[in-house]
Amino acid sequence: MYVLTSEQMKQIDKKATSEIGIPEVVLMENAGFCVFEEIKRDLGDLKQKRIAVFCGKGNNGGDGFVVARYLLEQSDNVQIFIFDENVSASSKVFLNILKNLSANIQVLNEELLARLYHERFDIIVDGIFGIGLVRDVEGLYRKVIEYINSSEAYVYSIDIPSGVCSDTGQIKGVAVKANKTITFMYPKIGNILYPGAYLCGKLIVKDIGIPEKVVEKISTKILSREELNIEKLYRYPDTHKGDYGKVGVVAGSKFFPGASVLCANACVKSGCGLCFLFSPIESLSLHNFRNPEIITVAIESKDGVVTFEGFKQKEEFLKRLDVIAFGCGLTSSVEVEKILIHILKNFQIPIVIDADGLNVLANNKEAQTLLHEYKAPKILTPHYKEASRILSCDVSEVAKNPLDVALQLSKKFDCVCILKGARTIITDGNNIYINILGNPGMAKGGSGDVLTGIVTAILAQGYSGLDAAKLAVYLHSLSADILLERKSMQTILPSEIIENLDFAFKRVIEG
Ligand SMILES: NC(=O)C1=CN([C@@H]2O[C@H](COP(=O)(O)OP(=O)(O)OC[C@H]3O[C@@H](n4cnc5c(N)ncnc54)[C@H](OP(=O)(O)O)[C@@H]3O)[C@@H](O)[C@H]2O)[C@H](O)CC1
Ligand SMILES: [K+]
Repeated sequence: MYVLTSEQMKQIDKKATSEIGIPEVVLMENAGFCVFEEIKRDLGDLKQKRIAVFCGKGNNGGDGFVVARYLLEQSDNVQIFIFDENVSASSKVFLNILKNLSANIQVLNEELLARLYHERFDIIVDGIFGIGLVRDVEGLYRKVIEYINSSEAYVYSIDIPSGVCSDTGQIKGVAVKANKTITFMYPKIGNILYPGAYLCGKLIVKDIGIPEKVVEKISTKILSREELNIEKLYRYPDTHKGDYGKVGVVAGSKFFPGASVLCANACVKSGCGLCFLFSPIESLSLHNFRNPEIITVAIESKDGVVTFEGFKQKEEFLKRLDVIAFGCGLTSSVEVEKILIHILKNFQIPIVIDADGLNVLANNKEAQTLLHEYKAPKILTPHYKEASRILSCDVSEVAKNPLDVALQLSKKFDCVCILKGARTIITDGNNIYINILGNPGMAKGGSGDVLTGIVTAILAQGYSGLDAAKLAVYLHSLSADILLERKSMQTILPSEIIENLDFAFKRVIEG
């Protein structure tokens, strides 16, 4: 499903009205009716319900007037609160209808607001701002939103909770916390990214009658099963391990042996033909006992960390493999830096760079240039902090606009970027996918190592970087969601996410 910016939604609206000739008031009527239908479906008999509808000056408020008109037919207590008599042209039509119906319409001011704190509403409809919010919410608007949030009523937001930026999901000063949000035609980015996604409560997407033909291809989509390329997972009967790719995982140190265990184990569990783990001996000793499928290659180390010379002794072997995963648990050291630079200069193998590999990129401009020029497929898997280090910005900047950051990284290095977060973003610089699966039980050290293992193994099975990234992110979070069906967020472990890939693969393949 597409996810739209406010500008894209406005263009679609505009085309529906100017090219197809559907009047704006018809769309507004449909939008308002959809919201009413949802309320009616949730609550049934509304007769005794005390309802407040808050309407801003724009078309979001117009939708609110339509909702109010339908609610008036159902309940004896519907109060409509406006900020200004001077509303948008289409909204005016519906405001006039309400006036003709002698509806209870009150213009908000400080005094009225103070009185509202002594009233009790069962339902609040939030039609203050939609996709037209352009600046921080202040003054009376802010106070009204604070009032809505303090009330015990069940809150329905129209299109998007007022105060949430529809292009980023960020709060512009203050925002409504809704129980349910009814958005129109397609979700907006602010409905999907946090904190907007949380403030929406349950999100419902409703068709308001805009013909599909006015919708041009949108590059941002929700990552769903339909978007995955699962054909390549099909295994012909007459095959052998060589058909599924040989992976080299360069990972681990005396300090983080577990990272290499998780990454390599996720690799073998995700279907690659062979997995070789290049690690210092100190890290491999833990490993050998746990994962008999993994072929270990000891790299000479110093103080428990791989050395460049040690790597060079084994590099001919690594060069013969199909995909490299680089970075998990290596630690940050000059030696690690030298190794990555050497790989980027001398290899031509698809590569997945995570953790300490990303730290090399953050610290070394030469590595950045080499990565940009590296010809084979490349996938970066930063979390917000790693992304901020590479782009030399504050992590809060990444959180404010993760879509832009993922695009920037992808373009900077001509790579596929998996920007990991509560909503992981995947992009190849053109297409953007937002992952909505997964749960906070994944917010634990080791989850990232598991994802790196999965994506590397899938890449090795003949996938493009983008398709591998999509499939891996989906499987990783689906596995955690399946675990949550019988475990709690506190107890889910990254190693269990690997074990549970059995079921995630099965669901993805069989539907
Ligand atoms: N297909 C559809 O999706 C349809 C959507 N509809 C609904 O229309 C809104 C969008 O309506 P629009 O009029 O463009 O915008 P809003 O209603 O969200 O808000 C615009 C008004 O808000 C004022 N504004 C903006 N930011 C602030 C702020 N921080 N503080 C105070 N006032 C603010 C703005 O005032 P200006 O001074 O900037 O002019 C506008 O008055 C969409 O979300 C849907 O709900 C339609 O019904 C049709 C189909
Ligand atoms: K709203």
